[in-house]
Amino acid sequence: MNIAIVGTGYVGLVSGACFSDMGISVTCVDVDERKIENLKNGIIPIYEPGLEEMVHKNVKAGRLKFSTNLAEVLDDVEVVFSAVGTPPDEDGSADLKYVLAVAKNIGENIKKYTVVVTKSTVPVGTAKKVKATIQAELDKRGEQVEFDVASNPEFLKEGAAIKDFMSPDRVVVGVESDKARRRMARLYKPFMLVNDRLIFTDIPSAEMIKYAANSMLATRISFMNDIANLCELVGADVNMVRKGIGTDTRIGKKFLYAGCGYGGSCFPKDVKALIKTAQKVGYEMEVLQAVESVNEKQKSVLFNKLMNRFNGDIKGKTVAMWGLAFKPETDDMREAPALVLINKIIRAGGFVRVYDPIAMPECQRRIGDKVTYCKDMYETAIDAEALLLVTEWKEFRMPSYPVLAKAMVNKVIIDGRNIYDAKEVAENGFEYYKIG
Ligand SMILES: NC(=O)c1ccc[n+]([C@@H]2O[C@H](COP(=O)([O-])OP(=O)(O)OC[C@H]3O[C@@H](n4cnc5c(N)ncnc54)[C@H](O)[C@@H]3O)[C@@H](O)[C@H]2O)c1
Ligand SMILES: O=c1ccn([C@@H]2O[C@H](COP(=O)(O)OP(=O)(O)O[C@H]3O[C@H](CO)[C@@H](O)[C@H](O)[C@H]3O)[C@@H](O)[C@H]2O)c(=O)[nH]1
Repeated sequence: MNIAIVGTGYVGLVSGACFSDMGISVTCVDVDERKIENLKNGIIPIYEPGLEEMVHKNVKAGRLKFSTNLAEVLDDVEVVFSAVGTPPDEDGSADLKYVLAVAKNIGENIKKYTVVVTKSTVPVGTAKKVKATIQAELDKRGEQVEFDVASNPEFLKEGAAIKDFMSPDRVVVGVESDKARRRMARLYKPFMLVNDRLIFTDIPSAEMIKYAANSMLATRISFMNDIANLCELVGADVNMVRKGIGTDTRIGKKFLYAGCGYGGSCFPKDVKALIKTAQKVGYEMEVLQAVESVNEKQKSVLFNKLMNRFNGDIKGKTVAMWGLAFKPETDDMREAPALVLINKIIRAGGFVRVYDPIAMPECQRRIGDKVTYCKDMYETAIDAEALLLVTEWKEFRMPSYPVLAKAMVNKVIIDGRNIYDAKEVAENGFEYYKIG
């Protein structure tokens, strides 16, 4: 089968690599000419474990191609995925301008039956708008071409994107015709050989499933952050509480980690967008409003702990920071808690020395030289009065305490992801503060 994927962001590129790895012929299309030129030259714009190798392998095999011209590609494909960005509008709603621009382009150019699938995260009702946009262009052309729209939200996590795509918990496809359903079932067949996890729904339900899933996960995190903050006040330990509740199979162990707030390109934006969707139809998502406000507060928790430790004054003090990306195994800093923290420390008169294995160039692109970028984790500790752990990269898990102790002015560790053993840190002569 031949398919096109429009948008070569995280989702477009990972989908393109994985579909082509399953023997499907894929053309990835983007309006960004430099990105496409780079991809043609083997340069991958994002860091994602395993992605570069997979792209190179499938390009070499002739199954994965790149183009800036969707019109040229359309004649040869049976399915077109739209995986362009859906950033938040000023009011938090999803901005559909890229999705509808793709629909317009398709309407201007399709000549034969095609299934047009939205993979981007879009509010309920978007497929209808996509359909109307394509139809309006066909009407302008005065031509009749049969097409179907479908919704196939993507559930991959950054840092584990290839594994998530290749062995998904489920694939959700919203369709409104049998013909589209059969075509999508054929496309996903190679992924379903071991376990059939293809769920067909109507289109509005598929669109809602994506927001409901992300909102549920964000809710678990904010709930645990709330519990963590309460644990501190009443003398309980959130790590023990997590284990105690996570072993209840009705609750489950995943996504119960308290920390310094959720970030990334999805949870913050999708929670906001679902709240907006509800408001537009006169409904208040009260739980999600609380989820969002707990998360906003949580992004300041490390800063508050730092200020408390230094009696409200960090003027002129140097702080070491480990981790910048919103989570490990990615260079993505969209909505990263580290950005909030850096700004607060600088505003309070402190200096920040940072290290992240991958995300430092991205951080520099965003905030320039407001902080000192260090060549390794120990260099950040030089003259530091406190060390803040913000992103739980594996290489931070077993630090050499003697090396840290020698470099730091004060032996203070504030752990935003609860990765250290309090006893071990104390035995090494450090003061230790964690979340909850
Ligand atoms: N990042 C993730 O982990 C993830 C996971 C699941 C779902 N999603 C959703 O998938 C969608 C895409 O996310 P992303 O992070 O990959 O996006 P992104 O913003 O990183 O990339 C979008 C790409 O689309 C391109 N584009 C914009 N308009 C175009 C057009 N008219 N024609 C061709 N290309 C165009 C841009 O140049 C860009 O390269 C969003 O709706 C997001 O919410 C993201
Ligand atoms: O127990 C946890 C789990 C995660 N996080 C934080 O939550 C954020 C998001 O993490 P994660 O979900 O692993 O990363 P994303 O790549 O943003 O993936 C989410 O968003 C994607 C885009 O919609 C979806 O496809 C995925 O299913 C969904 O997990 C990060 O800041 C994590 O540090 C916690 O604080 N505690």
